[in-house]
Amino acid sequence: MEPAVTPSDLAQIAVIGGSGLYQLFAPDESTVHEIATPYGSASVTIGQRAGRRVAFLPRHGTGHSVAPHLINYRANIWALASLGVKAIISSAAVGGVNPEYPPGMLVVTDQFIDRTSGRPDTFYDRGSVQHLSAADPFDPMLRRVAVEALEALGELFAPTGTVVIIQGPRFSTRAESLWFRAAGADIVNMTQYPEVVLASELNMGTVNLSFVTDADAGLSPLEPDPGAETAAAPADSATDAVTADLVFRRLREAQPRILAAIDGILRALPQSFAPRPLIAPEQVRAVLEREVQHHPGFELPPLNPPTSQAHGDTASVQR
Ligand SMILES: CSC[C@H]1O[C@H](OP(=O)(O)O)[C@H](O)[C@@H]1O
Ligand SMILES: Nc1ncnc2[nH]cnc12
Repeated sequence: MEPAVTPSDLAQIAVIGGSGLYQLFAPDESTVHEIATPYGSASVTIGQRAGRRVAFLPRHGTGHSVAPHLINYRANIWALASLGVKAIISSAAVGGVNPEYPPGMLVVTDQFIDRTSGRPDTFYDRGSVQHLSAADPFDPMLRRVAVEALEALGELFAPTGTVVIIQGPRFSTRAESLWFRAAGADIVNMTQYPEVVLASELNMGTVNLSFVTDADAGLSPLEPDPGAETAAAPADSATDAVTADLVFRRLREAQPRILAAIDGILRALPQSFAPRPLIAPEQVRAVLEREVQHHPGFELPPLNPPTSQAHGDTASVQR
């Protein structure tokens, strides 16, 4: 039987793993929890990383079995909120549509353009009506922490970037890619919406760490990339247009950098971090009190409105 979630499993920080990031802890130093939510269950692994207790959730599942448009974003985000998470570090693979965001660069995303369709993207479609302020969708304080951590690591990164989120699972046409660039997007992805706004609706802050794996479809051809050429993907399409194989290969190569960046942010995140209360705490509480099918042994600790007091990695976490 899988372990019950106890107060000592509460975590104030979560890492959402994107493509290529399916594990964060040594297997014997973490516990996996199947968390029941009003939207279905979510699998969260809790362990220690960079001296912090961290809840880890690979958004595509551990074997990349869930397509971007089918991810149960509401279950994932509700599950993290139910653990007491206040800060989310999300990793993502992106294509660069602006030539100033070339493959190999990390981006601390600050804006998005939503081009998805049909994804459930709010918790407030029942109960009360709430209108989230989304002008600055990523948490400004967490973004500052991330920028300083990446500077300290000497990383190649962009401190800002606008991501356009497409519905997927297909990649963009050349015309779409050029259109996104003309519209002001720097990078393109399939998962950052609605994840970040759902987190904000439950008063959790998100910082996104995107890794540019490719130049999408519409830019000038890149330098020849002999490693990408296969019988199935002839030289010219392999060098200038994204493929899933290319994305996964570049992510494997970049894994040490991405993990070092996450660790740098984890270490730099102040214990006292308090997210913006974008939604009234009693409304968030009402969402978290919605009925779920609990596993035996799962007990939600009592909810308290968020305070600005220091938060510690302890069982008496403020939720
Ligand atoms: C594997 S290619 C496309 C896939 O990669 C990105 O995933 P994530 O955002 O979770 O890193 C992109 O959004 C697509 O889901
Ligand atoms: N070019 C691209 N488009 C959408 N999602 C991506 N993830 C990585 N590269 C991508």
